[in-house]
Amino acid sequence: MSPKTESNYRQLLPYIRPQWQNIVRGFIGIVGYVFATLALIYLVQKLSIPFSEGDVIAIAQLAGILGAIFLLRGFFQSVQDIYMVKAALQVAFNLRKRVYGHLQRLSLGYFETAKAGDLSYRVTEDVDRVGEAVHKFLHDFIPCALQLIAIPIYMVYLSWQLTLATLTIMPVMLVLIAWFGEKLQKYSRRSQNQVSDLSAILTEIFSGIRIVQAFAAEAYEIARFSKEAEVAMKAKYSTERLKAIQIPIIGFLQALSFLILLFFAAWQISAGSLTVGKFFSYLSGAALLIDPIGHITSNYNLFKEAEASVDRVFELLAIKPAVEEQFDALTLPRVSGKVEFRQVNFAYKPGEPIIDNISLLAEPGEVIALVGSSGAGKTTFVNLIPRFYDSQAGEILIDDIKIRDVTLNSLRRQIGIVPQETTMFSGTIAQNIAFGQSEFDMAAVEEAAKIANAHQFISNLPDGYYTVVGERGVNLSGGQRQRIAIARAVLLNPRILILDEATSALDAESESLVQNALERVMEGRTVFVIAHRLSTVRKCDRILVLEKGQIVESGTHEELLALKRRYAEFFAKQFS
Ligand SMILES: Nc1ncnc2c1ncn2[C@@H]1O[C@H](COP(=O)(O)OP(=O)(O)OP(=O)(O)O)[C@@H](O)[C@H]1O
Repeated sequence: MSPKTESNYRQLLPYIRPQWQNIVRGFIGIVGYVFATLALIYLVQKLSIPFSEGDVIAIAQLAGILGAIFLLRGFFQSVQDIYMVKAALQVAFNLRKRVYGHLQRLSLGYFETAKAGDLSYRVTEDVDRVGEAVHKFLHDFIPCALQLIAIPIYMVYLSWQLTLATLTIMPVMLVLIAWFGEKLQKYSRRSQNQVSDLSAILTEIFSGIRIVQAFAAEAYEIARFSKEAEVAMKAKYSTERLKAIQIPIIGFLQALSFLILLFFAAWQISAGSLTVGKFFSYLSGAALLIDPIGHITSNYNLFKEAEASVDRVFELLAIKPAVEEQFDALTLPRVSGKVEFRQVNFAYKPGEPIIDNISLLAEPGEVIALVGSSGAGKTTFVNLIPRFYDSQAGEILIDDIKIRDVTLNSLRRQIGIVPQETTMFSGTIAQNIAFGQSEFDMAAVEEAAKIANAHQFISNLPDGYYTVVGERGVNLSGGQRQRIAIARAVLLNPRILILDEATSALDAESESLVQNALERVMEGRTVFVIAHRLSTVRKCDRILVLEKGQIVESGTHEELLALKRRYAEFFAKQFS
């Protein structure tokens, strides 16, 4: 995945900033929490006096105040929890929406090389990890850091000598934490990439499960998956093993500072320069530090691990769509359907032209068939019209307007596409016909289905138009799916229609229903059809024979047959 972006959390700021209100509220909770904590330490020191004097009433009073402060501390903790989690979840939500929106805008060419599983992993898991890191930062890291500042200040106030003794180990600890963090980041990136590769394999296999089973390749696929899963496990194991080594080392250093503290305090008390009360208060402060230190260490690890996810998400956001709308793009008005290619050139890779200087004028309502051997460039040719790709030279015009000058939305809404293989999205049949419209007129959907010869079979389904179809429309036959695709195009009522005739054979009845529906939908529209059927080419106004990206012959079926050249050859091979 390219391109590589700068690796840091600063890129998250535009997502965090709008949450300032929640963060400020959470921060008030944090400050309250820290002050309540300091008050607790202070009161513990006070407690030592009535204890030493056996003053039960004073002890009871202080205990009462302690209880009240505990309650208050709990309240502030809840405030902090609620607002910080709200802010973090909102950040993740907005980031996810942005990434998904960005993906939708990327050009078709990008998706032909990207792995679907990897993309979905980035939108789901990686964004979750980023959200978790933001949550930990706001909710854990900030209060712990504040405690780590406030409590030692108080400890210095109590006894700077003791504090100095306790903190001797600190630099070693910090260096170690940073070292482990760097390593963790590296391991985590490897592990995330590996899991995302696994998810890519899964998506690929589940969408191609028919082929896997048809080729009895289950054992092969299981072995391939296990191998990848093992690499993922090992990558994760490296991360966890590192953490397992780090935790006891840091724990030992903590214990060591505690021992130094005890030893130093005993010496000071015996020398008379420290009171037992002060020592207890100091000790409670030191005890209160253990928790934040632990949290900061684990947070730091988490931040380093999540940095890999931040990178993976922002890498995606940095990819620019190959086909971009001009900033001052016009809305294409309702067109009559005149399509013109002016010396159009296109190549997927530089130096390998697929469309080679093609010029063509299609009049409104003209039906044009594209024929040619596999790889001749037929699909590429039609993909240029809705700007799935942009030509490198030349212009395509619709009703004399350059398609580069108009918005993609207004262009594509006037071009209907009936592909070879119809994708069904999860939802009802009606939603599938009115695809892309959140509100639609049921009568219009039915009308479209009637034109597409689909009304009959839809009415026979248990819930009619409200029958839910699977995400890949598994419960519909090939011919039925094609007719749904035709109904989809009819409902759009486009002036221009692109048709990629299915090569797969349908049974005779289904075939004639599809054919009949196509004829109806082609009527009165400018049609480009990648033709595989004799009945289609016969009826077309013009047939273009494509070869190596060039139009080598053009004319009606009869004219081209009479030429006895490429088309006649092709016809003999393909249709006879
Ligand atoms: N996304 C792509 N990236 C790189 N090369 C591509 C891409 N799509 C198609 N090609 C190549 O461009 C050439 C033309 O492909 P195209 O699909 O346009 O041909 P076609 O005439 O529609 O073939 P078919 O009848 O087999 O579908 C082929 O050599 C193909 O390998």
